[in-house]
Amino acid sequence: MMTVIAARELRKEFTVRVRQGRLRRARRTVAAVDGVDLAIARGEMVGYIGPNGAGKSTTLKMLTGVLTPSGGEVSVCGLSPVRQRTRLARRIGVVFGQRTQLWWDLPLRDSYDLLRHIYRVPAAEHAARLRRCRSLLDLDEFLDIPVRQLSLGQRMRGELTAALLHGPEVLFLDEPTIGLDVVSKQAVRGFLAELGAGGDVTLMLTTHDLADIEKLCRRLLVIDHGRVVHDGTIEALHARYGSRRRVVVELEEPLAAPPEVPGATLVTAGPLRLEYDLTGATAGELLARLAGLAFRDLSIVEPDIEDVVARLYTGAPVTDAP
Ligand SMILES: Nc1ncnc2c1ncn2[C@@H]1O[C@H](COP(=O)(O)OP(=O)(O)OP(=O)(O)O)[C@@H](O)[C@H]1O
Repeated sequence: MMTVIAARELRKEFTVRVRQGRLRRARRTVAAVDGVDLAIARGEMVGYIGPNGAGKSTTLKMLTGVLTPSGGEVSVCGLSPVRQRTRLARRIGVVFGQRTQLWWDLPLRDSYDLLRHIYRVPAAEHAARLRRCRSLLDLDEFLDIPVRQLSLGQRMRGELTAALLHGPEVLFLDEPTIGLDVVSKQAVRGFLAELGAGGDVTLMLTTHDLADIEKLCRRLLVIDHGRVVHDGTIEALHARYGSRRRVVVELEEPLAAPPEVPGATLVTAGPLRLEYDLTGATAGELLARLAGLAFRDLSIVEPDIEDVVARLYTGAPVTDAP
């Protein structure tokens, strides 16, 4: 396993001035990133999530050499992001939703030409990558329009392309789908999934849209108050928070008493609707128990990652594990 993104005890403190009374202002130090350890291997796709102000963007800025850490160690592609920022820039791609690396008054096509010269990419390589982006991200209809006239979704597709034309090994994305409509979100996710499938590009992305994570990331890092509070798969998060699959049964006629099923907890018992949480039994075992009933409809509801993450953010207690 080759580690391409590594951090140990990474910290960033900001000094902020807080108003105290009418005239006095006190200085206070806040730790935006408060001791983060990271080890991300080549080819991994990692989601970096957390509530507003958790420290996600600050972490990405330190990994990309935009901000100098206040403490700890960090290396990306074996380089020190701040000291070796120019060398690192050739090896990574960065998309920060709020900032642009495109020239506002130029069409995308010209920006891409300039980027080719800046990064000194061989013409054939550049052309091949651009061709692929054009087809996967449907760029052709707006390739010749000045960037400032593009819609957000079009610009985001243009930004992704710009970040990739020099063939980076690592891609950092800060909110790549923010503000996009459903179709553009799907285009961007599909593109990133395809990019990750090759196994060569390492991808780290922040998002508030958990569907991004579910579609793209095997691994999830959750940060809160500058510290990593979960590092693992989505399944591990569900297991940790005791979220369960639920079986919903719609009945043809009311029952005298809903059946008790070992390994399943009855959470709703309406006259025509039963809901069981699977605490030990499998869905198949539950259905075998209910086989004699006349039911109209039946569905299995997967645990909702939004719920789990909301509980994680609010520090709500973990439900009793099965
Ligand atoms: N330049 C700065 N000066 C002072 N405080 C800052 C600065 N940049 C960030 N902070 C503070 O650091 C903390 C972390 O901010 P950061 O932008 O990393 O959060 P985030 O997880 O990316 O949040 P969001 O989801 O809202 O984008 C916040 O409390 C923020 O107010």
